[in-house]
Parts: sequence; C-alpha cells; structure tokens
Amino acid sequence: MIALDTPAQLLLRPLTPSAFAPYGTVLEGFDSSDAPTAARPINNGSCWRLDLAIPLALSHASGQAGLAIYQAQARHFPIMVHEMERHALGSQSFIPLEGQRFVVVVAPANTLPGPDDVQAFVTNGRQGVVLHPGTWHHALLAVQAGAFVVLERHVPLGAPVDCDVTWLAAPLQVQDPNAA
Ligand SMILES: NC(=O)N[C@@H](O)C(=O)O
Ligand code: NI
Repeated sequence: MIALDTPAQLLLRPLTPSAFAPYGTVLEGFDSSDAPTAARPINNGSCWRLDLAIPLALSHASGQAGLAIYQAQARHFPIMVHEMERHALGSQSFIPLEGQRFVVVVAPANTLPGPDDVQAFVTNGRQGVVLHPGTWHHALLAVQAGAFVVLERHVPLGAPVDCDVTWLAAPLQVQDPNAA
C-alpha cells in the first residue's frame, strides 16, 4: 500500500486590512454614516471621497500605469498552488467588477517563499487588493467567474517583463472558499 502524502493545507483567512498589510492594501467601501476620518464629502454631499495613501509603484524603469481587464473563469477548489510570482518593480491591483470573490495567495517580498511564509485570503465580494511591489503571489484565483480591472505597471513592447517566478518546495492545497 503506497501511502500518498496528503498535501499541506493552506487555511483561508478572511481578507482584512491589518492581516493583509504585509502583502498589500485592501480596497473596500465604507458606510457613509460612519465614514473614515480621512474621508470628505464631495459633489454637494452626494458622495464621500477617501483618498488612499497607497504608494503605487507604476512608473519605475520606464514603466507607466496601465489598466487591463482580466475576464476570469471560476477556479475549482480545493486547488493546489505551487507556482508563485512577483513583480519587483510594480504594484498590481485586482478590482472585481461583478462582486465576485477571489482568493489571494501571498508571501512576503524579498525572500523566496517557504511553505510557512504562504498565506491565503478570501475576499468578501466587495473588496479589491493592491499588492505591494515584490509581494509573492499566485496568479489570480477567482471564486466566481467575472471581470476584474487590473491596475499594474505596463512597459513598452520589448522592455523587460517584470515577473519573477518560483515554485514552492511542495504544492499547498487551498481549501474551498465555498465550503468555508
Ligand atoms: N500574468 C498576468 O498577466 N497576471 C499575473 O501577474 C497575475 O498576478 O494574475
Ligand atoms: Ni501578478
């Protein structure tokens, strides 16, 4: 009988600004009746504006801010994650257009991720994320199919692509967010 090793499990954590802070920033709305102190009413009070103090890195080394639409398929969970990537020179932001949830698998920048460095977060459908430059992450894992706006650093055709790839020592299994 060959014992098949069960893969190490990655528990899903709810996405919160404090838990995600080492990896990036959480984008989410707020209740205008309890607006953040940094928010201010605009447009004759019909809207609250909160300017985010996010050091977006989009123009390093002849880069420029670029928008893309990722039309994502729903991934099948539980899912094995093995390959991780990072964009050392640029922020990368994922903003769902259809209220779809997604799973963000990340590890701190600067060092190659070991199995204990990897964290998995699941959004609530009303959140987006801005990854810090260099944050190791798995490519987009949509829970529901749908379109995402991705704000990222674009480079001219022929310029070096800013995407380092690494593989975890062993694949990790991300639990099913629909079962969580
Ligand atoms: N590969 C690509 O265009 N997108 C990735 O960077 C990703 O994080 O999904
Ligand atoms: Ni990426």
